[in-house]
Amino acid sequence: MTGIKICGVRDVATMQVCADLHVDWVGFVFYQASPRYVQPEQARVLNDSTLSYRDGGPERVGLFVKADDETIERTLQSVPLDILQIYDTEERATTIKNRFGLPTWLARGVASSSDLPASAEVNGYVIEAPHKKGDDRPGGLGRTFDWTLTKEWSAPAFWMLAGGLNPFNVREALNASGAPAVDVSSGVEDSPGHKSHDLIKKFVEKVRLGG
Ligand SMILES: O=C(O)c1ccccc1NCC(=O)[C@H](O)[C@H](O)COP(=O)(O)O
Repeated sequence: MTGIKICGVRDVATMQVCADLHVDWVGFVFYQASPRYVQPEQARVLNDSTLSYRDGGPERVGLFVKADDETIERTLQSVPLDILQIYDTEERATTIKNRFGLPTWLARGVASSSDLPASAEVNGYVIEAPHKKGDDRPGGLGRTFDWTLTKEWSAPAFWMLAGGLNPFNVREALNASGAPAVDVSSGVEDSPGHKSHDLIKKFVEKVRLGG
């Protein structure tokens, strides 16, 4: 079954919707410049509001942008995360994986097939649209890229497709890319940082039923 990650969750009701729909992962954005930023203490409240992964809830993914060890350490002291999603170099992501002993995904902006990783030191990749000069953050921008680039790619690790997905294009994206999992944030919002439960349900339905 295609994996589903709902990223940028900030409120208990949305956590519950994600848990009720049995999505695989929810993402907490620990990047202050983001409209989806959550403080670690807030994330703790969200975490405590639904079943943990061990008890059948979604896995909790923490997003970190060029974060130092101390920031990640402090966050993990507040909220137990299952997976780290890193916006930095492959080398730094590998160091983080080894330092914290948690499954670690690296976000990779892809403009051409040469940007796709051929070997992996991390546990997975979030394959996204490339960043542009002037972007105030490296993800959650609702920007798509050429989905066919991944179709013939021999992925060296688990990966998911991200960037500009929504309930109306996700089927086409899955068909074109061959992705085993999808990640969505702004495409299931009715304003920046505010998740629409209706759009989340539609997104999950489209991924699972193909309709
Ligand atoms: O969501 C943000 O504001 C954000 C800020 C900094 C780093 C990553 C961020 N989001 C990442 C994601 O939500 C997803 O991994 C992905 O980029 C999909 O976003 P979207 O195009 O909005 O669906």
